[in-house]
Amino acid sequence: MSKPADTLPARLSSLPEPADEQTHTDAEFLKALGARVRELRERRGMTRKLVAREAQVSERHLAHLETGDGNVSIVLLRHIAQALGVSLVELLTSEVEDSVERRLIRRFLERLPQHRLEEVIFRLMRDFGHDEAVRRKRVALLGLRGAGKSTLGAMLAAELGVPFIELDKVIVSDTGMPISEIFSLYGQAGYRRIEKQTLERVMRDHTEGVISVGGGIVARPDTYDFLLSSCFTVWVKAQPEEHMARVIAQGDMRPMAGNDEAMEDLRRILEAREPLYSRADHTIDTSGETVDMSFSRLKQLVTS
Ligand SMILES: Nc1ncnc2c1ncn2[C@@H]1O[C@H](COP(=O)(O)OP(=O)(O)O)[C@@H](O)[C@H]1O
Ligand SMILES: O=C(O)C1=C[C@@H](OP(=O)(O)O)[C@@H](O)[C@H](O)C1
Ligand SMILES: [Mg+2]
Repeated sequence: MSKPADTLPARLSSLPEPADEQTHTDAEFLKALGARVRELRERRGMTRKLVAREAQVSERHLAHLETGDGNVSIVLLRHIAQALGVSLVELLTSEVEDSVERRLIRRFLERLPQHRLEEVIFRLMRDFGHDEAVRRKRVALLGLRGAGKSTLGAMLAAELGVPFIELDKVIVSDTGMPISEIFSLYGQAGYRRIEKQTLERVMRDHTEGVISVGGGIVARPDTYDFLLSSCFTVWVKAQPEEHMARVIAQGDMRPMAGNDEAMEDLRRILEAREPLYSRADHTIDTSGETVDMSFSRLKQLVTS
């Protein structure tokens, strides 16, 4: 049998009835939601009229929502979130629950134009995706054929006492096919797919090492971003004429030799890839240098 209210201790009798309490919290929630919608709208410099039009709600309805007087449907709320360029979750999460840092980061990102976001992702992945110390334990050499990746990479790995991994050799051994056959069977896209999977596995298996990757790895942004964020990367560079001379000197007469246009093609490829290769942590230009000279510079770069 329950006690009459007037016999309850004062502390308990002053508490609101559960139903009243619920109404109160609901009202608070709607008020906070309204304030958040308004704040986001104002931060974007959008008028109520504009948001209402884009979200396909009446201006009156939106005004009610903003003052905490309207209980909007979830579907309309989704439209409003879209008009404001945020997710439903973001709309529902009160910023008060966020740290100052998160709030600042979010505001900073909101102001950045869409085309800069890719660069932000890359930088975040590179600088924070892996512990910087861990990343520096894996050195990746990239650049066009004949740059000296295999030559310098083997020397560096021996010097550091870590494994030397040539990504194309791993692919050949995994597939049991020479590179040329993989290209002719699966095309460039197929090769790049295998290359991506192989790189991911190599990264899982090796926390340290020197890795030499094929010049064309930059063709797939996701693979390249992954490489940049997982390794300390060095672009091994040379003049187009030297690339050509070295490859021919190795006896490899494939695509470049015996063709008047080959030199021109090589220049074009190098030029087109320059902005991509430049994203590496460092560049060493080996033009006009002996192997030993380039190696001592590479060693200094990696060990300093
Ligand atoms: N400064 C230099 N640095 C690296 N390699 C050089 C240099 N000068 C000449 N070479 C020669 O160039 C060739 C580079 O070939 P390789 O290491 O197979 O390049 P990649 O693996 O980048 O295709 C080697 O034969 C090497 O001896
Ligand atoms: O551009 C590429 O992806 C490739 C370059 C070559 O490597 P090197 O640059 O070591 O010669 C070799 O791995 C393969 O033909 C794929
Ligand atoms: Mg090589």
